Amino acid sequence: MKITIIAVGKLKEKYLKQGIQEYVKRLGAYANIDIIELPDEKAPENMSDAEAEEVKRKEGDRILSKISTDTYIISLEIMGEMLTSEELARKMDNLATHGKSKIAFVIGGSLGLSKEVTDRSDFALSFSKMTFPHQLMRLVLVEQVYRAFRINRGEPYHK
Ligand SMILES: C[S@@+](CC[C@H](N)C(=O)[O-])C[C@H]1O[C@@H](n2cnc3c(N)ncnc32)[C@H](O)[C@@H]1O
Repeated sequence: MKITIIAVGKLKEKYLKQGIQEYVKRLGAYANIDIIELPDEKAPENMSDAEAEEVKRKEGDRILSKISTDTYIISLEIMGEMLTSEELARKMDNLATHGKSKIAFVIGGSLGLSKEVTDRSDFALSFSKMTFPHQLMRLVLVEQVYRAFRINRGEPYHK
C-alpha cells in the first residue's frame, strides 16, 4: 500500500518532527509512506473572506497537483466523519481489498482546505469537533495510520 500524507505548512517544532519520524520509520514495515509538505500561502492580517478563499484556493491547487487520479483521498476536516481506530483500520483494509492501493491523507493549512480539495476528496475524516494545529494533526494522523496497520495485522498494540 502506498500512503501519502500531504500537508500544508512547515513542520517547525523539533519534538513533533521526532515523533513523526519515529512513526514513519515504524510504518515502513507495513507500507510505502511518503510525506509531502507544501508551502503555505502568505496570509495577510485582517484578510477579507475573498482573500482567505484565494489563499485556500492556491494551497488547494498545490495539493491537487500532487495527487494522481487513481488515488483515494482522505481529507482531514473538522466537520468530517468521526471513526474509531478500528473503523479506520477496516476502511483502509477494504480499500486495499478493492484494489485501491494508493491513499492520500490531506491536512490543510491554518485556514483549512479549499472547496476544490474537499469536492475531490473521497472521504472527510474528523478527529474530533476540536481544532488541532496542522503540525500536531500530522503526528496524530501518522500514529493512527500506524495503529490501523497493527490492528489489521492482528498485532498487539496498546488499547
Ligand atoms: C488549524 S486547522 C484549520 C482550521 C480551519 N479554521 C478549518 O476550519 O479547517 C489545520 C488543518 O488541520 C486539520 N484539522 C485540525 N483539526 C482537525 C480535526 N479535529 N479533525 C480533522 N482534521 C483537523 C484540517 O486538515 C485543517 O485543515
